[in-house]
Amino acid sequence: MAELALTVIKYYLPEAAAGTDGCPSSQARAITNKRFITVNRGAMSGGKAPGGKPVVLITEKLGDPGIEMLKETAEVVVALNLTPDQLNEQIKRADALIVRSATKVTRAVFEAANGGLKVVGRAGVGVDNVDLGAATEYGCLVVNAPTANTVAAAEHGIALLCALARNVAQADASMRGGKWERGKLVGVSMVDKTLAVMGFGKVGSEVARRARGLGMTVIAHDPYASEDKARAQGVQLVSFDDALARGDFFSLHMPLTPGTKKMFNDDAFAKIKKGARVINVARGGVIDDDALARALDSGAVAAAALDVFEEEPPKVEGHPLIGRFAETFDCANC
Ligand SMILES: NC(=O)c1ccc[n+]([C@@H]2O[C@H](COP(=O)([O-])OP(=O)(O)OC[C@H]3O[C@@H](n4cnc5c(N)ncnc54)[C@H](O)[C@@H]3O)[C@@H](O)[C@H]2O)c1
Ligand SMILES: O=C(O)[C@H](O)COP(=O)(O)O
Repeated sequence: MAELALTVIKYYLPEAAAGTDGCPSSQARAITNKRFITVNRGAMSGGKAPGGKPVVLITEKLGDPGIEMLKETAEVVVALNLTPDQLNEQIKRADALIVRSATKVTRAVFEAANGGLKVVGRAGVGVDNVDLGAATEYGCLVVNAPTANTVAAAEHGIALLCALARNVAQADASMRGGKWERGKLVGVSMVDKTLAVMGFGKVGSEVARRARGLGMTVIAHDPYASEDKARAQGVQLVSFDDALARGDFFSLHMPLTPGTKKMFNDDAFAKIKKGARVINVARGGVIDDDALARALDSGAVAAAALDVFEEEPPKVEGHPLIGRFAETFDCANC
């Protein structure tokens, strides 16, 4: 029976500035915040606030120490849970916008700003929620915090890999349900199995290093990765189809771009090694959820662990994957 584990663990940014989360160190976080300020200083003399201070609009939860640092240089407006119309209104008096992954910085936002928006800061890695083409057209800089959560994401990928192989979530649910099902929940071994890392960048290579420590053979698919870097880590770079044919486990770490959208679709699942296990800590959109549901049903994929969803939080009703748990899934605290 195919298994599906879902996580909505958010393990870095809100507490990050206080140095209490899974980030490499609070110092790294402070540097990240300084980087934002440096960019703001450079890009924004003659800001929109009285006295020429730049106005920084923050639309998602950030750590307080980071916000305090920004206040030394800028007028900071924190406005959470804006509708697209409200964002388009607020952006008119902003010189800079800081977002995480939930705010969609669409062309309409740049149009509403009408050239007045100088920088979008992404407090995190993925910039798939920012229309980079529109930003370029409007002369707006887009910056991110490229290493802020590399280790946290890699550790979470490994946590899901182990949990998936050893049925940890199912065993926990079973015990909580008053059952004793040790025979049913043995799981599979990772040692000598092949992990296919899809996207051998910062997170992918950290996952690869840790997986080698678990005794796994690691292959990677990444059209832009360096052979030398892979070889130095004992990782073989392979084509997409080769990875699909050889991987016992797949760990996805590519960015969401037009080229990677729904990269794991019916075609890919038709070629995947039967009974493979798939972990996605990248972006929901790189997997076609309907295709994954079909692959789980057919046994082409034995199990999947998902940290990310195309829409977050996902709508439970009618969702091809989460809908399976509709009766037990409680999103009250999402
Ligand atoms: N779950 C989370 O909370 C979390 C945390 C951090 C990052 N992420 C996601 O993970 C992604 C990767 O992060 P990173 O820091 O490793 O980025 P990165 O840029 O260091 O690595 C991404 C790698 O993907 C490769 N790539 C691009 N197109 C590809 C394709 N078609 N097939 C295979 N590989 C391809 C790139 O060459 C690059 O090496 C981010 O873009 C973000 O969306 C998620
Ligand atoms: O791309 C990222 O950095 C991660 O997905 C975290 O983003 P979020 O915490 O803003 O969702």
